[in-house]
Amino acid sequence: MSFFYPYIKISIHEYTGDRLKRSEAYAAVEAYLSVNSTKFAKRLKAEMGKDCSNLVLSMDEYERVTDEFRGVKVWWVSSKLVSPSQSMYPQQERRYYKLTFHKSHREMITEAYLQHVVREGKEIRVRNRQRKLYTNSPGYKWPSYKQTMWSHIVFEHPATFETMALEPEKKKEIIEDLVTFSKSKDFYARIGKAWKRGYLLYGPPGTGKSTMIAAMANLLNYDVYDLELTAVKDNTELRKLLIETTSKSIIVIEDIDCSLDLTGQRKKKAEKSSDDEKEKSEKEIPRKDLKEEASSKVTLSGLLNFIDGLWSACGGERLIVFTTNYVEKLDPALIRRGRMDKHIELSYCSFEAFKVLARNYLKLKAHPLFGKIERLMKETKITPADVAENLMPKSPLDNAETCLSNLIQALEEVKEAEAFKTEKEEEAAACDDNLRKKQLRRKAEEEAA
Ligand SMILES: Nc1ncnc2c1ncn2[C@@H]1O[C@H](COP(=O)(O)OP(=O)(O)OP(=O)(O)O)[C@@H](O)[C@H]1O
Ligand SMILES: [Mg+2]
Repeated sequence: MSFFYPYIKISIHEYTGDRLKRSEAYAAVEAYLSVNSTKFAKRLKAEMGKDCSNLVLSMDEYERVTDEFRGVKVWWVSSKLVSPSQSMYPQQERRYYKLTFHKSHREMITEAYLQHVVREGKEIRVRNRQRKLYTNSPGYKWPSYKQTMWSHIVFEHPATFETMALEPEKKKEIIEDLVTFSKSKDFYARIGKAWKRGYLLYGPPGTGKSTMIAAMANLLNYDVYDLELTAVKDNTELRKLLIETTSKSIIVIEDIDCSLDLTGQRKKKAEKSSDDEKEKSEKEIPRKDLKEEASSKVTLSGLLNFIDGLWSACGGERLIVFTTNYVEKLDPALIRRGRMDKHIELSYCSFEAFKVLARNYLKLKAHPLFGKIERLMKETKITPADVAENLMPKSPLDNAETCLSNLIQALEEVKEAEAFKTEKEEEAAACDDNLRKKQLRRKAEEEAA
């Protein structure tokens, strides 16, 4: 029977190897068949597609469809193996597709047809792709269940560069930089560099660093990997996380200055002056208390290797973004060009930036109160987050006028507070001066005596 049987079968399993990583070939075939089989298959299954607005159909288990390629007929079956449950593990299903074709077409099917399936399947997947937000969630994971180091949800942040309050030239520059990067595959190959780019976003709290990351992801249609360094056990785990990121993604490390004591290896703690301690942001204090931090052994060199070591080149088309409130605290090696190629400072709200917010929040292009706001903005420092909060209508009766006057009031308060602060500082300085003068005089008197 097997001698005369004229057909050849190829199976494509969902999980291969011991890493339990979902096979790309399976995913591509699944996508290909979801489009090419739905017309003929009689039993389909439906899953929620992009934007949760439509259902994507694919072949149900044990369903059989035929496909035709250059006049040759082939058969696809979707099937699964159920391994019996063992005491510790629940029952496991291993799904696979099986392709059957006549042996006389062996060459054509194994080369041209399969290539065609994979190429088309990949294209379909890109089209149907829902973008994801990944995180390396801390906590205990059951090793055999763990199919990947990252857990994810659907990425649905609404921020775009259009809604971001930034000076127009700066915005344009950043957008162009990003778009150029995403189209430079050949360029990077030619100059012999891994296809990745590092961005350092720095500035005071509430100036739009996190918002900009979301806008970048939306602009380029990338996934986001939000890496929580304190939850990474050691450098090896950091590398594993890196390997499991896909291309077309942004790897984000927020608040890099307080994630870990990364400078610990270079400067000993004892050398830190007490002034330095005082300056530490509030964010740092609760994090220091976390147990994970004590157990995290990620070092500066581990992180440097993560960014541009040999492993970082796998995958390609990736952005690495760091955010920080204190750029001066970071190790120069961490932010040198080549690791963090582009440094973007996000600062207090300028009048140009305010106009973007006014247009978004109040649909205003101009208003008689704008003049006063412009003047006040030149004299004070206010974050875009504060401006946005003031422009937000607080009751159904609020209109543009009340929102703008709220903002003016806030600006005046900030101005007063600043004036008060400088006055106090001057006083303190004068006090110091007097004290020093007194001390000098006393010293002189003593010496004279
Ligand atoms: N440049 C901006 N354009 C538009 N909205 C902004 C901008 N900056 C801040 N906001 C608003 O302020 C809020 C806080 O901003 P965001 O979380 O991006 O600040 P951040 O710089 O990441 O702060 P932190 O350093 O504390 O993490 C956001 O919800 C956003 O709506
Ligand atoms: Mg932030």
